[in-house]
Amino acid sequence: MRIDTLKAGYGQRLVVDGVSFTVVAGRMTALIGPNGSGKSTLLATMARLLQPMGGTVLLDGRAVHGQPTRALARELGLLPQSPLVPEGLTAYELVSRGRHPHQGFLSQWSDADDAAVEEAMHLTGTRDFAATPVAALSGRQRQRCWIAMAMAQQTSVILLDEPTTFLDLRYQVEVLDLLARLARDLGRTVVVVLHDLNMALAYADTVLCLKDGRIRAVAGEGRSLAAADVADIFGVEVEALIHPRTGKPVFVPLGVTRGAGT
Ligand SMILES: Nc1ncnc2c1ncn2[C@@H]1O[C@H](COP(=O)(O)OP(=O)(O)OP(=O)(O)O)[C@@H](O)[C@H]1O
Repeated sequence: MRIDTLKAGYGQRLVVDGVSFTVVAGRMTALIGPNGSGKSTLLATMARLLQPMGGTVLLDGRAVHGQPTRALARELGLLPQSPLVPEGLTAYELVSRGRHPHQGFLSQWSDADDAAVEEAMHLTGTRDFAATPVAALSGRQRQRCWIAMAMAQQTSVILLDEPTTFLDLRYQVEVLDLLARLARDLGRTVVVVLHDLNMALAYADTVLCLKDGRIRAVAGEGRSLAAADVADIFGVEVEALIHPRTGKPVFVPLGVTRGAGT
């Protein structure tokens, strides 16, 4: 995916202000940044939910905003932030919805649909509660069902908006492990909005740091973040330590920088 001088927002208000980057196929890219920095707006524009105010989003060289919804949904899947659970739907039925873009005019369910749903439920560990209504599942189980739905869509690109929110440490790790496997083992291209900087740095191949609708720093691709970048982006003074196993930096917060949040 190539994002070129993309501008997006709401009404007259510009929220994403001329952002350019390339999403490397088969890798995991994380978007991080303070609340309101434009991460969700950027992701929604990449997924064609919002029209750009300028610039382009190209997928395999074609503009996503010029493509029919169904055709794009076979290439690109989006898991939005806190999606609404359709009433009465079981986990299996929810995951099966991921197959809609692949079904023909008569919407006939095929062996390929079965296989895709089965694989997605297996990989996400959601088979055990396939017959349970999604509304009756725990937050962690529900989140895995949504991810399974996005996986069953079998798109080459999956965009996820804060899939680890509300999950405790163990389940955050579980979701991030799953996303890393999707990229590493299945060759899917994963773009994920995260809030935890250290988690993003540990898991993603590339971390794009947004502030005020612009990319202020990039980690990965031979570049790394410095404590000064974190202070600039988040308004927090940090100490950078080197992770003993990965050799990557880990940022330990020391306090809010003077003037931040005013
Ligand atoms: N539907 C909308 N209509 C108008 N303004 C919006 C809408 N959605 C978001 N905004 C505004 O756009 C700005 C960026 O919001 P966005 O949700 O993209 O940021 P974010 O970085 O994802 O934030 P967070 O980390 O809090 O989820 C915010 O000021 C927000 O109030």
